[in-house]
Amino acid sequence: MTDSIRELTILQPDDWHIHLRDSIALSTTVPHAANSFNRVICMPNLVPPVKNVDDARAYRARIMSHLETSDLSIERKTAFDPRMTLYLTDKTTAQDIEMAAKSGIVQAVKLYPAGATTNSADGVTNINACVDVFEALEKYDLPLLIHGEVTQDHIDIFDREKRFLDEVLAQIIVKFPTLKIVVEHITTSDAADFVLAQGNHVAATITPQHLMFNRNHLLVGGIKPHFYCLPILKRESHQKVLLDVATSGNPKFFLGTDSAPHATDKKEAACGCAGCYSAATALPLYATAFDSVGKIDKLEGFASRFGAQFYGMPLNESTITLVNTPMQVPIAYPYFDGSSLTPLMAGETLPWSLRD
Ligand SMILES: NC(=O)N[C@@H](CC(=O)O)C(=O)O
Ligand SMILES: [Zn+2]
Ligand SMILES: [Zn+2]
Repeated sequence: MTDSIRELTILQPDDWHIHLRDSIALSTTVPHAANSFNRVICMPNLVPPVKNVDDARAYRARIMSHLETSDLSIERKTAFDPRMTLYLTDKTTAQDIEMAAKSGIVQAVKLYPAGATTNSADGVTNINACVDVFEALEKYDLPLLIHGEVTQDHIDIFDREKRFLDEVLAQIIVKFPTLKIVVEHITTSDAADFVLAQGNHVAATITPQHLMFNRNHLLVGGIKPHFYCLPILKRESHQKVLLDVATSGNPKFFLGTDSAPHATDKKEAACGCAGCYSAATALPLYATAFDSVGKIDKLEGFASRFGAQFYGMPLNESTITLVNTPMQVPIAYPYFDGSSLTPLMAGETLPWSLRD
């Protein structure tokens, strides 16, 4: 690729980690996601969570009804395919997993250590008690998606990911050697190394914010709540390694935006919510990150091939074109009940945009 290249056409991307939320929020999040992505893996941390096949089926129907009433083109409406996940709790049984695997609607199961992140209160309190569930996942070849952070009060927030990998995930992998695992939204060089050291059944998603920013962006010159997400942004050396692995062409690392909407007033607060909203601008964000290290040619693998390969799905056939024409990220989107939704990099200019 040279500087003269002004356009990049790639296979239509998929988002392997997104929060669309529920009810009226879907009228904002679904069109944003469906404008860029075909398959999206919908996180189950609703209140109450998506715990079984019936919940998943009903949630998917709500998403689809907001797709139908959106202004998207018929092509985008037809192509958008939300894939469901189940939220593991202390009560999930091997039978729930068997039903999920046979349902044809559940693509994966999500492990939130209780208390680790937004809406994780119903998550797993004792991972050692999940043996039957992990066995069933392995048996039915259903991937386990993990928010990989320990939650003990005394463990420093910047160490929580590494401690989880070393103390919890390493053991799960030894006990369940063929279980497909995605370490979601990795934030450290330790996580990148960990994933690289495992077999091909262990992969990771990486968000735009963890490729573009580090904790200085969050904390220097005043606290910036719209950079606050979990796992929290780490130091710059970690950011650099994440950018290295994302742009390396290694299929273990693929796109998962972790787009996680919270109304602006819930983030700009004394106790602000964790999550960055990127659904509408994810591809220009990733293109900017990849281009910053001269690796825009590696975007297609990361965004459109490796995730599908990991999940055993066909590649998309349609394409999308990015142009290096600057765009301004909106200051905010209207959200529900008169609230607003502030996206990642609100009001800033990105060098890449989507061609209409
Ligand atoms: N990433 C976040 O900071 N927040 C996510 C939850 C999650 O993915 O951990 C959310 O649902 O808001
Ligand atoms: Zn998470
Ligand atoms: Zn998430």
